[in-house]
Amino acid sequence: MKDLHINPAIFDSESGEYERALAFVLANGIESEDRTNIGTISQFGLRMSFDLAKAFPLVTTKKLHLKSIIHELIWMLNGYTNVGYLQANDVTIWDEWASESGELGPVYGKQWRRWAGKPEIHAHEDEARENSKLFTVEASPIDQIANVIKEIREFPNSRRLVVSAWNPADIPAMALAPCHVMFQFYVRNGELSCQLYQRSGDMFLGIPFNIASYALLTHIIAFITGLKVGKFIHIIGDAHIYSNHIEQVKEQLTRAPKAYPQLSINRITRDVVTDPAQMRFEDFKFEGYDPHPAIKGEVAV
Ligand SMILES: Nc1nc(=O)c2c([nH]1)NC[C@@H]1CN(c3ccc(C(=O)N[C@@H](CCC(=O)O)C(=O)O)cc3)CN21
Ligand SMILES: O=c1ccn([C@H]2C[C@H](O)[C@@H](COP(=O)(O)O)O2)c(=O)[nH]1
Repeated sequence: MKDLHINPAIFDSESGEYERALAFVLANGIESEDRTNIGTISQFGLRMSFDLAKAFPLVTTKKLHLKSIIHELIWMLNGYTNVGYLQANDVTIWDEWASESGELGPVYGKQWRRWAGKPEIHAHEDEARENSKLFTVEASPIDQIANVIKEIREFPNSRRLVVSAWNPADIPAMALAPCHVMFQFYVRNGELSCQLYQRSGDMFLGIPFNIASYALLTHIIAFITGLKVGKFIHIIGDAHIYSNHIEQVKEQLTRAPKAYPQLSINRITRDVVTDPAQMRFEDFKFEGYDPHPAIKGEVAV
């Protein structure tokens, strides 16, 4: 691309990991048709790594709407799948996919907190004969978030600290198949790291949100389990830039990354919060976020 001017500071900036990935897709992306009919340029198999112990990876080359990111995460952690909570907090990022009643189907919140368990058949011998019902089928839901917290506490070296949103039986009922599909925690030296597998990533709009969201999730789980934060590693399958975001991306890449902000979680005592759903918007304090101005882009539906 002849007209490509990438700010050289991007290549050696500690806070330029996202911008390097963005520049890579811009320079090497393969033109592709896609489900939305917008068209993309795409690369497969991207990896970014962020050192959460140093700073909070909130992209600085355009201003991000932090409020949407924090509320979306609280919404998922509460197991919600209806945009009602988001709309009540002026967050509109899921509106395009919601039904008239605001439903999205069994998306992240449901899979994280209430994955449908394996049905168990119970025979009720005496009672059942009386009301002519011989069996009942019960499926207790699986709370993957509570389970992973318990596992981190009891077996921090476990290699099974995994949460999955990819539930093939439920995908047909979801408004959108999960994009951030599976994450795994890793504990060493009192530090909690997280690695995410994202099957599909909208590099301009979605990915800056996803990075911040998982960095925040790692902070929350570390806070609750009494650990420090380590790294966030982000793996993306189909990493794409939509054709109607190319100009915005070029503009963004002329900018020099600035230092990332710091996050502190304000709670008098950690013991108050035992479930991440109890975290409130006001608990998070970001200091030193001084981004370049926002850049608008249309979301592909
Ligand atoms: N094409 C596409 N890209 C996505 O990133 C995406 C989807 N679809 N569908 C589901 C969710 C919704 N997400 C979204 C949707 C919109 C914005 C967005 O418009 N962001 C603007 C404004 C943010 C705001 O109003 O809070 C931005 O400038 O970042 C971001 C993420 C992420 N996901
Ligand atoms: O958290 C999210 C959610 C969605 N996206 C993007 C990735 C794609 O551009 C679309 C989803 O379309 P599919 O055809 O289902 O892949 O949404 C994201 O980047 N982050």
